[in-house]
Amino acid sequence: MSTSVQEPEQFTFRAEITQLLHLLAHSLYQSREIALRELISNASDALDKMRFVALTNEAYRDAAEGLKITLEGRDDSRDLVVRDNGIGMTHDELVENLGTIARSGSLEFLKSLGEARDKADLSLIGQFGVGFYSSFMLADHVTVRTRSYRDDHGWEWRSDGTGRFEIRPIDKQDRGTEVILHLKEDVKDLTKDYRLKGVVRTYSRFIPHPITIGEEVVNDVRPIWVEPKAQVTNEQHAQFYQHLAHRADEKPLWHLHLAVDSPIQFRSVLYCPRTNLERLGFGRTEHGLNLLARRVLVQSDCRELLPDFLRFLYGLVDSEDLPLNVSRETLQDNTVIRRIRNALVKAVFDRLEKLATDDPDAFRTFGEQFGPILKEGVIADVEHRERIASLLRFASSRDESGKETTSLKDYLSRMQADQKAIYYLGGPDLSAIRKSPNLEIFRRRGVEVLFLTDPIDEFVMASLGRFDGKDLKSIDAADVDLPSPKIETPPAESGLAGFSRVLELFRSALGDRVTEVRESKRLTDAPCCLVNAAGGFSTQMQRILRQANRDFPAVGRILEVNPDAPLIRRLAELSANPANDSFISTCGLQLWSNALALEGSLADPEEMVPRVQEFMEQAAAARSSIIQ
Ligand SMILES: Nc1ncnc2c1ncn2[C@@H]1O[C@H](COP(=O)(O)OP(=O)(O)OP(=O)(O)O)[C@@H](O)[C@H]1O
Repeated sequence: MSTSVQEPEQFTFRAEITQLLHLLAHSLYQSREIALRELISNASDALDKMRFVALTNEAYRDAAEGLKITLEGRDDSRDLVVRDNGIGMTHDELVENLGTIARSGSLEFLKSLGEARDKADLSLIGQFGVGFYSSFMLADHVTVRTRSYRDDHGWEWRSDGTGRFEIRPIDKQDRGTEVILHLKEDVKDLTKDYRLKGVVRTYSRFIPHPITIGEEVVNDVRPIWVEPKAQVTNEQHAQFYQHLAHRADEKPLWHLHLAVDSPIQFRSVLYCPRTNLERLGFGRTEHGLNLLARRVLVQSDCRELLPDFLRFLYGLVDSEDLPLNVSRETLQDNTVIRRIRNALVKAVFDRLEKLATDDPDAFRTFGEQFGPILKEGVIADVEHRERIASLLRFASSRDESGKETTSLKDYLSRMQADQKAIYYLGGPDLSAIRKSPNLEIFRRRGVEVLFLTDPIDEFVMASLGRFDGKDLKSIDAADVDLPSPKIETPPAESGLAGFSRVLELFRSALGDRVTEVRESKRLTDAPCCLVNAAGGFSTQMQRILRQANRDFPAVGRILEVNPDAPLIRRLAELSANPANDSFISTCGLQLWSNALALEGSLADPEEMVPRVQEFMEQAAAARSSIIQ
């Protein structure tokens, strides 16, 4: 059948794709040849899919042989061809895949580039499922000639990347796809074999199918995960990681190479990136691991292989114990997958614990980047909660500058013999936490308190509840169980004449602003502090909940008053004369405002301004006798 005489059909790209193409076409990004990596990677995927069809469908059995990618530069026409004999595309697949299907990825990519688009790092493009379009960084127009393994003729797609593309039927003898880039003048040397070899060596060395240039196979087809661990160099791992993660020039932060024989046989390589894209506002990481059965890719982006809190890892799993025809549905309750997943999780935990001791700098970077995802894990993943928690690091009163952090295990090892709980205090930042009067008694008695500055930490502690058999307790809780004193403090002079009168006056002045006013057993210097009812939310948790929902109801607090503080002693003396009642009551109100201000939760500061003014006037009046 001769099909080439037909009029081509005209199509318009989706709006976000047109936008993306415009950006790519004008990009001055230095490593524009990464576009070739994307095309080679697409060709490799098409070969994987073909091999899978061949191995699972008798009718296509022969197609498993001779799968390859060919790169061909044509000097005279300035064309560069990336050819594969993979699965190919039908008419509808071509229209959808290369132009009309919605790609949330391209929008996300554009958003992630923000304002500074001209100087943007475009090397991340592959992660957004918009790899093919990067061709327009190199080419002023692109032709795709393809024939699906299910069709008896082919289709040609053409575009100059300015908003429209056209498709027409063509005669094409062989199965597969040919992407022809008509190169821009300034990259025309990419038609040269030596340049192409350089690109393959840099970006596509680990493609598991032969890549030929002329007669020569230029890549390293032998899969590294089946090699003995000791024989694979860090450099090889770095290159394989770059291939999997589409991250040019980046070395993984750490890697894991596993060979497991029982109860399930599998091999795996896992890589941890150096940066967490989720923290940069790129949306939730959705990639998974590649799942292979006897070296054949059965599923890319398989999310069942790792729990959610390890979703940032790249890698693959290759097992002899899996059938080729394992489908997405059966993966979910597949025992083999479950066992592999358990083994992977355990190996990752072991690896991270080793990293913490062997390479503290790398472990710190890991915590900074992926700590937030692990913390989500403590909250959501009951099964792994405690083991994840043991990887977290917190600032603590042991080094109040916050430079040296501690794990929960190390905290436990330093705990005093009779200490009942692991203590923590949350706050907006370290300096606010350090000022809290609640810390006084802990400092004085040498009991370590964890300082939590990340809002999610409060949820982490609440979800965890206990660690290694010890309760986790916020020290601003009314019922916090203080360890017995190391240094004998003089018995509180609770019997102090007038102290109970002061409490009484405070109580009536504060009304329902607090649920209780009582003597404090925890304060040594400050006159008072606020604590939370037993079993209630910590102060920091209340602040977070209020930020999330302004209607969050006010929680009753308890004002604790220190009978030993000089100011309180003086007020107790003054209380002997009822003429001082009003002054003492105003002091009560002001002390309450001060306590709120110290913890950063004073809702209406204007309420206390007239009071402070009045105090200043009284103080000024009292000084009038010393004018001379
Ligand atoms: N050589 C090819 N053979 C068959 N199908 C292809 C080929 N190249 C692209 N496609 C199809 O076009 C789709 C879009 O390709 P594109 O590179 O834009 O994104 P992707 O491959 O899905 O994502 P990523 O680039 O992140 O891997 C592919 O998913 C695939 O279905």
